[in-house]
Parts: sequence; structure tokens; C-alpha cells
Amino acid sequence: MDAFVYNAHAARVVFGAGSLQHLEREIGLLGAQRALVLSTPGQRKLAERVAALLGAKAAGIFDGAVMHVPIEAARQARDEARRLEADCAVAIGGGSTVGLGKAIALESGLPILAIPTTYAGSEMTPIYGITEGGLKKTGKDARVLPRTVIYDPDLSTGLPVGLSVTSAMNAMAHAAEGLYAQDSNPIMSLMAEEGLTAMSRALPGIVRRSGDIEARSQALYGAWLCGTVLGNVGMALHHKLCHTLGGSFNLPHAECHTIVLPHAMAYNAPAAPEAMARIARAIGTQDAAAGLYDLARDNGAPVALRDLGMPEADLDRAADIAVSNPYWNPRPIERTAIRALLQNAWAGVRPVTNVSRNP
Ligand SMILES: NC(=O)C1=CN([C@@H]2O[C@H](COP(=O)(O)OP(=O)(O)OC[C@H]3O[C@@H](n4cnc5c(N)ncnc54)[C@H](O)[C@@H]3O)[C@@H](O)[C@H]2O)C=CC1
Ligand SMILES: O=C(O)/C=C\C(=O)CC(=O)O
Repeated sequence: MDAFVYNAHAARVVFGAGSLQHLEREIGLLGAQRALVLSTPGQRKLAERVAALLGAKAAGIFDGAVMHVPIEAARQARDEARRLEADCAVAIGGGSTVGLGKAIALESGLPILAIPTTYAGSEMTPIYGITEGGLKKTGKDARVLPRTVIYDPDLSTGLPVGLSVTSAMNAMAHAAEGLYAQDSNPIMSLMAEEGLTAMSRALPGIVRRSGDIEARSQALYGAWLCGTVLGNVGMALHHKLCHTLGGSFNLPHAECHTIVLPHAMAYNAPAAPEAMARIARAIGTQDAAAGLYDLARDNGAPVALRDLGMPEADLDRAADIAVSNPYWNPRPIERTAIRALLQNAWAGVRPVTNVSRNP
């Protein structure tokens, strides 16, 4: 076994259907008296429910969370937290809402209690992202890691099936890249495999019946594991491509992850055969790249960037941006091969690598 460094991140997790009922207890354990509740405009009603549960400990609601955390939204939320003298942020929603909580915590150090309703996994990472002047910057800071996470599968039954599938693929991307990360370690790899398995088993159940609590529980469990992997080891080519497509071409986050993931795996397969074998085993397939493509397609997710409205003419610029300041990657970043990868992802070609067959 190779030598490795393992850093555990402290977070308290309360998991299970109905666990939102423990919110008041959990806020008490954080020692908070004035919680600012955060949401998107679309999840305002849920934020009001949370505020009602908090009673006198609710300082107010800010429902201006937006994908990729525009600096303007971050400033408004920070101002509101100061004005209300909040001593805690309760973020209920997906990665955008948790991201807004992180923007507040980054400046003020306020503790975050996160209640995720998608599978993006941000609640388990010290990674923040803020968009300013059309550019998304990401960084790591221990202050933004939520102190407490309440995973209540009841709250995810309303997540539309399409977004459930793409959000799950977003989570799986964290695990897949974690398996070949430069700083990977055996503990994170265990979590990554288990997270991939949980997600691939959960998806057909959710697609069959959106309110299937067992499937929803499996998916949230998978989101927890995959998010933990993202929070502990580095991202590589796949995340760089998605941040390029989301940040510079305004394509939707989870859908980009879904479409690009099989192609990023095909690109990296020759340089990371063991990771490919583990991914394939975890999702019960012969070939990691083709298996991830099939999982998305068979559960009704988009598989082509052109179906998200990306013009073919933008692929050259996307390739240029993706190869500038690349994240570490197991296979060297070659512009011609990245351009070909993007072409395949744009057209929705099913990739097959024949590298993953030997666990
Ligand atoms: N910092 C980190 O570690 C990570 C950050 N992210 C960031 O998170 C953002 C994407 O987050 P996502 O969760 O994909 O999307 P999101 O948080 O933007 O949510 C997408 C939409 O679904 C709605 N929604 C969420 N949960 C729902 C539910 N249960 N029922 C009905 N509607 C619901 C939201 O109101 C929103 O309109 C991106 O900005 C991405 O960069 C994503 C992963 C990790
Ligand atoms: O943008 C961020 O907040 C940072 C990381 C991610 O979005 C991870 C991802 O691409 O899912």
C-alpha cells in the first residue's frame, strides 16, 4: 500500500426520513440564537417551514440563492446576515443555497447548518465558489464547511425526476474523480465506491416512483459519501470541463456533469485502469465510461451537449479554456484530444474504452 495522508473533516450528520424534526435540537447544539434561513426563490415555502420550526430562533429568511453564487447575491446575503445580527445560517436546498451560506461564512465565520435537498454534495466540502465579472472562482476554506448536516429524504421527494438523475450523476462524478485523484487514499476510495453503488442502485427506483423513500434515502446516502470524497481529495479534468462549460457558457451544472462524465472517464481510462475497474464494479458494468453513459441515458438524462443548446461553434473556445490552468489529471492534458472529447460529448456519442474489465 502506498503512503497517504488522511484529513477527517468534522461534521455532525443527522440522517433519516423525518429528521427535519430535530432541527431545533441541532440549532441548540450549535449554540445559535438567531438563525438566518437561506433558500432559492423556488424553495421559499420550505424556508418558511424551517423558520416556523425554529420559532424565536429564526432571525429571518433570505431567498435569493442563485446558481454559481453571483457576488451580488453573496453581498446581499452578507448584508442581511449583519442587519439581522444572525449567529448562524441554515441553508435548505441544493448546492446553490449551500453555496450562498458558504459565501456568508467565508466573510463572517458564521456556522452553517445545511439541509440538502439535491445530491450535489456541497454540504460535505470546504470548497466554495463565487462568480464575479463572468468568472467563477473556487477556493477551499475550513470556515465554509457546514458544522451540521440534516439529511431528510422526505425533503427530496419533490426534486423533479430529471434533476434527481442529473444531480446524482454530479455526485457520482465526485466519486469517480476521487478514485484517481493525485491525493487519493484508501478511505476515500472506499467511500467513493460505496457512493457510486448507492447512487446507481437508487436511480431506477426514483425514476419508477419519485416518492420512493428507500430509493431517496439511498441517493442521499450516496450524496453524502460522494460529497465527502470531493471535500477530501482533488478534482481533475472532468470537474475542470464542467466548470468551463458552466462558468463560461452558462450551461446547467448537473446536466453538464451528466453528459461530460462518461467522456472524461474515457479520456482518463488508459492512465487510470484501477480506478476504472472500481467504477465499473461499483455500478455493475463492464466498462466505466460506457456504463456511466448507459446509466444516464437509461434513466432519461440528456447525453449530448447540443441538447443543452450549446452551439458547435463554441467547442474550440471551450477546449482553449479547459486546457488553460488545468487541474492535475492522471493523463496529460492534450488540446487535440480534449477538443475531440468535447466533440463526442456535444454529439452524445457512447464511449467505450475496454479498460475497466479486470477487478
Ligand atoms: N462547493 C461544492 O462543494 C459544490 C458546489 N456545487 C455548486 O452547487 C450548484 C448546483 O447545485 P444543485 O444542487 O445542482 O442545484 P441548485 O441548488 O441550483 O438547485 C436547482 C433547482 O432545484 C430546486 N430544488 C432544489 N431542491 C429541490 C427539491 N427537493 N424539490 C424541488 N426543487 C428543488 C432549486 O430551488 C433550484 O431551482 C452549482 O453552483 C455548483 O457549482 C455543487 C457541488 C459541490
Ligand atoms: O463551484 C463550486 O462551488 C465548487 C465546486 C463544484 O461545483 C463541484 C462540482 O463541479 O460539482
